[in-house]
Amino acid sequence: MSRKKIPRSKGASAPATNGPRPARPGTVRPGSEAPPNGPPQSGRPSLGGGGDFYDVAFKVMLVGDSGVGKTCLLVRFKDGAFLAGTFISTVGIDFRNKILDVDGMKVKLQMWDTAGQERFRSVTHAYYRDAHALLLLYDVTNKASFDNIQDWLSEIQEHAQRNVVLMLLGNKVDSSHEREVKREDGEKLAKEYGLPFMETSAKTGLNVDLAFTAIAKELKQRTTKTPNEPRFRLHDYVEREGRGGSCCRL
Ligand SMILES: Nc1nc2c(ncn2[C@@H]2O[C@H](COP(=O)(O)OP(=O)(O)OP(=O)(O)O)[C@@H](O)[C@H]2O)c(=O)[nH]1
Ligand SMILES: [Mg+2]
Repeated sequence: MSRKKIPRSKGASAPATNGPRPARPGTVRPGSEAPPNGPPQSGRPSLGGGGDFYDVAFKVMLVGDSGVGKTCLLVRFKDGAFLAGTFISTVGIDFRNKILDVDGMKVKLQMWDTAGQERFRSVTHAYYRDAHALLLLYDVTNKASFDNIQDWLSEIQEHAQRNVVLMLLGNKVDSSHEREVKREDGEKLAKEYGLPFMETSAKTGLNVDLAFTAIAKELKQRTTKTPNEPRFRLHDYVEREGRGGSCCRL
């Protein structure tokens, strides 16, 4: 399958849009404590009383067309809620943190919610290089968002780290009557690019925790694996756990 290049859009740079924020102890913000292209950060105890204790932190970025459900997926994972009703498109970039217990280790995920709209593309470009993992979403009820995945992959190839952990997600599977992209088509595309793949629903919570947990496990293992520890296999894990339709835990 050919990979189309999409032209770079012109616009403001990311850090200017986001603006500097005061750093809380135990938290990391891009461009300051977070070294560009750097390794995952080791954790520090919080002095701010926010309970923000962690052993290691990683940056996870959500990308995909506008309206595929990136913000909803993140809110579902972070707060266990679904943002129904009026669609409020993300402007620039937003972030949320969540600390997971992964095999006895506190793993902090700094999750970057990007704007899918084309006009913000140059903003998100600036963040790719710091991402340890990318969740690439399409909407199973919107064929165009699936067709655009190859363009997103070209972007990722151009801007992200070579060893970035990447997972493909087909969201909104709860809307079965409106489905335009078959599960098999998602699987086929993922296989073609060697990506782990799952279908999700931010509305019901299907596979949402699983997607983030799988990413956290993979990143944690890359950092802390001891020689005797069995290797975590992201593809196998996602395939095994995703088939069962993992729902709304954590
Ligand atoms: N049925 C259903 N609707 C969803 C799901 N996820 C998101 N939506 C709806 O889809 C619309 C867009 O969701 P968002 O999460 O804001 O989309 P986004 O990808 O963040 O869009 P941008 O911020 O513009 O990039 C909203 O109206 C949501 O309620 C889902 O899993 N199922
Ligand atoms: Mg959004």
